[in-house]
Amino acid sequence: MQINNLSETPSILNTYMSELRDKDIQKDSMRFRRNIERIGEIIGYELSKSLHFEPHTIETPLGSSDTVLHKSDIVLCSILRAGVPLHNGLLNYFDGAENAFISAYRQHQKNPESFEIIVEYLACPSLEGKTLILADPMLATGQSMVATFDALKPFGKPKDIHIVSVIGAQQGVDFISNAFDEDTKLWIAAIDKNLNEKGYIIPGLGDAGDLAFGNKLQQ
Ligand SMILES: O=P(O)(O)OC[C@H]1O[C@H](OP(=O)(O)OP(=O)(O)O)[C@H](O)[C@@H]1O
Ligand SMILES: O=c1cc[nH]c(=O)[nH]1
Ligand SMILES: [Mg+2]
Repeated sequence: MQINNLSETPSILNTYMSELRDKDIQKDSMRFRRNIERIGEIIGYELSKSLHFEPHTIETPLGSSDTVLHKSDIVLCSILRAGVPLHNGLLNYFDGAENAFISAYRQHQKNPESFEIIVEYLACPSLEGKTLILADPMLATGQSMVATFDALKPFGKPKDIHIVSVIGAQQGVDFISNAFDEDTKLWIAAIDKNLNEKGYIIPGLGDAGDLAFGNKLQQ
């Protein structure tokens, strides 16, 4: 897997990341969602540079202009629910993308430190020969991303796979590296060092789904 860690080059992205992480600013859920969406837009732009391009000539009112336009058939798949604002940000840039949604949540066992990933809802077009973008803002253990990839296998073999995330734990990045091909590209805004015993990224930002959409009762 090829890792593109956008935090390696300081940019305006740092402002949105610091607002997401800040325990006071993140209480504003509209700003929290919008910051994830903005990061989706920035990553979408960076990711677009690695798509396949073909020459095109555009007729302006006064002449012809030669350019190259991307020819990739994109399927954008995000993991509910925290993936929704990231999905929106990517879709703001890839106007014509097809869309897939999958639900994956952690079901905690009697021991609060152990959980399994439950995949229930899945709506997906054919992935055969297409460019698949898998989006989830948090890559903690990496289990949700791998469970999603496994659930998508019956829908066809994508030509290219891009994984988009906001914050990953090093452990989760290592875990998905083993599950995806070498030419899969990860686009991520930050990689943090640790995971705590409950599978939360440290320092991370807390629970992205709850911050974006409110608390939920544990099942
Ligand atoms: O890498 P993992 O260890 O699998 O954890 C990451 C997952 O946890 C979060 O979802 P969560 O289960 O909290 O669901 P939510 O989006 O409904 O809050 C997050 O959005 C990822 O999907
Ligand atoms: O730190 C984490 C880990 C999983 N899900 C989150 O929302 N945050
Ligand atoms: Mg959550």
